[in-house]
Amino acid sequence: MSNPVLQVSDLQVSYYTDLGRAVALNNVSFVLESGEKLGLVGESGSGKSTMALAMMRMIKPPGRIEGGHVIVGDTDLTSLTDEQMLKARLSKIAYIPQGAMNSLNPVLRIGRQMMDAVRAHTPKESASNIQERCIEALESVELKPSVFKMYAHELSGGMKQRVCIAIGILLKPQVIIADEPTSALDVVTQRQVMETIDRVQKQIGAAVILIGHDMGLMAQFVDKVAVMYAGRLAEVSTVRQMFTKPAHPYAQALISSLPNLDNKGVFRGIPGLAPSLLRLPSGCAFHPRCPHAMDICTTVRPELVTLEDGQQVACHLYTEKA
Ligand SMILES: Nc1ncnc2c1ncn2[C@@H]1O[C@H](COP(=O)(O)OP(=O)(O)OP(=O)(O)O)[C@@H](O)[C@H]1O
Repeated sequence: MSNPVLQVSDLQVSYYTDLGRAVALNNVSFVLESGEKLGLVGESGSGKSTMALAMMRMIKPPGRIEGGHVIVGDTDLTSLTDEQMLKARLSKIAYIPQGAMNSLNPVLRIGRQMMDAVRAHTPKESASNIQERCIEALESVELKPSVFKMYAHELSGGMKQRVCIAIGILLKPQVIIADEPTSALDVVTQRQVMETIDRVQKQIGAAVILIGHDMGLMAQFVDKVAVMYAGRLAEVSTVRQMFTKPAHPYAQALISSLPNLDNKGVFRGIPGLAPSLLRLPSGCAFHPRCPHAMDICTTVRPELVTLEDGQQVACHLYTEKA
């Protein structure tokens, strides 16, 4: 990696529930270069949102970050005080949460909400400067300056989502995390929102992490895909590798369950159920569902290794070849 803008290492998060400890993120490490786009996929409950929240240091009880580092540029976010972290959010790393468009305040004008976000970071900047910045951000997501004076209910879903993106890029962060930014939008609007993220990402040179389930959208938008399973990374590959030769049996099952015209009408799922984080299978968490499981898979947890072609995979099928 020549210019990593984001280095996540050994990130670990647990939720302490009445039923016991659920390790939702288990020693996750990866690196992103400036301008790179990573898609984070995996079944519901595999830990995608937990990863985003942990990177933002926004995990709430009963969750707890138990270890690891998140380094953006040369700042280790995990070593910042709470106050410093408040400043780092939006200016170094921005998060567009699931359903962001519904989190806009209905009783405040869009402009006021945007200005408040900037003011928290640059309290001495003049109001006219901040306003100019907000309007620029609106224009960069192709919204008219008049949106500044509007309320959320006056905007369509796609427009609200673009407002959230505009807020996310106000302070030109180096990393943008977008958690399912297009769910609940129709396909035309989805495309516009993704194109908007793509354009602003290029403008400010930020790295992007796109969380989602839609592999089609991923194929079009991201450079690399990371597949999560039970709180761990199972595979990190380029989009081309992921779609042409997925390495991990779980990634293979995910890709072969995608519909295509050859298997029209046949719904192919992944056999078995995702495991409960409270009672993870020993060894590789995927082994009970894996068609290639070997003895070692039931006892030894595979580490993520890098194959010759750069694909990273956590699977014993490859350990001898790596
Ligand atoms: N507040 C909480 N209390 C207890 N457990 C939680 C809590 N939030 C998340 N978890 C656990 O952490 C796991 C990961 O959740 P997370 O929301 O990160 O998954 P996800 O992959 O983002 O799912 P989805 O695709 O449905 O958004 C879940 O299986 C759940 O058991």
